[in-house]
Amino acid sequence: MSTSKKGLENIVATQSAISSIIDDQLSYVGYKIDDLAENSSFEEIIYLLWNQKLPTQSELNALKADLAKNMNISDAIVNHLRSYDLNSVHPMAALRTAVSLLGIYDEEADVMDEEANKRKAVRIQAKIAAVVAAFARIRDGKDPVQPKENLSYSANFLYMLNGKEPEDIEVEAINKALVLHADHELNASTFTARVCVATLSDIYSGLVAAIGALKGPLHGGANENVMKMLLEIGEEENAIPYIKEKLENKEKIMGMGHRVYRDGDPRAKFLRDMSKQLTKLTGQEKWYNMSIAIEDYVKEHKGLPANVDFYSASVYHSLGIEEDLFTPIFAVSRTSGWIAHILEQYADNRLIRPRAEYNGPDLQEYVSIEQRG
Ligand SMILES: CC(=O)SCCNC(=O)CCNC(=O)[C@H](O)C(C)(C)COP(=O)(O)OP(=O)(O)OC[C@H]1O[C@@H](n2cnc3c(N)ncnc32)[C@H](O)[C@@H]1OP(=O)(O)O
Ligand SMILES: O=C([O-])CC(=O)C(=O)O
Repeated sequence: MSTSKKGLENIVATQSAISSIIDDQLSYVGYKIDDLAENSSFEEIIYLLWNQKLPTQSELNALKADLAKNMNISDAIVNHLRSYDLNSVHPMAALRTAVSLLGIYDEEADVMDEEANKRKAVRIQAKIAAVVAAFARIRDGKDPVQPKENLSYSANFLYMLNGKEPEDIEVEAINKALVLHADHELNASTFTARVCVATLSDIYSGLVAAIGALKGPLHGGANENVMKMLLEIGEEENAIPYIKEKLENKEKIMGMGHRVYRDGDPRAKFLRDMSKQLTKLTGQEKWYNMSIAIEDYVKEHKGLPANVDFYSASVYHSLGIEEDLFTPIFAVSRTSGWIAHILEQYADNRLIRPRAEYNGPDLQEYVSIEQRG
C-alpha cells in the first residue's frame, strides 16, 4: 500500500505562528481575517506578519514612511523592463525576472543576518509594487511614475499604475484585496519559498521561487483566468450554458474549489461585496451578476464554493486593471506573507528534504549501449 499522499493533502509539514486556518476560520497571528479586512491598512498587516504583533501608531508611521521612501526603482531595473518583448511577455514572467534582478542590484542580497534581512524585506516589499506598476506603464508606451511619500502603499500603487491620484473607493478596494491576500498558511507558493530558503539560500531566491509557483493557474494564476472566462461568456444569459458545458466536459471552473476550505473561503465574501459595489458604481453590474450565477451553479452542481481568486477578478476589472496584472497584484500582497515565512524559516531552520516512494522498475542489469535493442 502506498505511503505517500498525492499533493501532500492534509500533511502537516511545519509549524508556523504567522497564519492559521482552523475550522475554515482564517487568522493572521491570531487576529481574525474579518476584523483585519474591516479595519486594517495593508501596512498594518505587513507589520503584523513580520513582527507577530500589531503596530503602535508610531511603529506604523515608521513602516509607512520606510516603504514609501523605498518604492523607487533604479534606471537599471526600468531599462531592463524596457528590454523585454513587451508584446508577448507575461507580467508574472517579467516580475519573476525583475525580482531576481532586484537581488543582483542589492548589495546586501547575500548578507544573512537578521537586521540585514529586515532591511531587505522593506526594500523588496516597497519595490515590488513599483516594478508591477512600471512594467504595466512601459508596455503601454508610458513612462514609470515616481511614488509620492505622502501616499499609503495602496494609493501609491494605483498612483504609480495610473499616473493620477486614486479615488478613496479605489484605494479602499486595493487595500482590502492586499489585506485579504497577504498570507495563507502553507499554500503552494509559501511552501516553495520555505523549501528554497531552508537550503540557506537568500530572500530573493525564495521570492523568485514563490512567484514561479504563484503564477500557475491552479494557484494565483486563477484570478486572471476567471476574468478571461467572464469576458468569454460576455453576457449574463450565456453564463449557465457555458459553465454547464465546461462541467460536462470535466473542465475546471477557475476561482472555484480549494484544497483546504470545503465549505467556503472566508475571504470571498469581502471581495463579493466589493465587486457588487464597484460594478454598480461603474455601470458594469453584469460581471457581478454573472459571477453570482456561476458561483451558485457550481455550488449546487459540484458542491464547490468560490475561492479568493473568483471575485477579485471583477473587482480589479472594475478598477480598470488589465487581466494579466491580477496575479502580479496578488504577488505584491503575498510578498508580505512570503517574507514573514522566509524569516520564520531562517529563525529555526532545518533543510526541507522529504522522501519519495519509489514506483519505478525493480533493480535491473546494466546493459552496455552496443547490446541495447
Ligand atoms: C489562491 C488560490 O490558490 S485559491 C485556488 C485557485 N485555483 C483555482 O481556482 C483553480 C480551480 N480550482 C482547482 O483547480 C482546485 O479546486 C484546487 C487546485 C484549488 C484544489 O484542488 P484539489 O484539492 O487537488 O482538488 P481536486 O482537483 O482533487 O478536486 C476534487 C474534485 O473536484 C473537482 N474540482 C475541483 N475544483 C474544480 C473546479 N474549479 N471546477 C470543476 N471541478 C473542480 C475535481 O475535478 C475533482 O473531481 P473528481 O473527483 O470528479 O475527479
Ligand atoms: O492556500 C491555498 O492553497 C491557496 C490559497 O488560497 C492562497 O494561497 O491564498
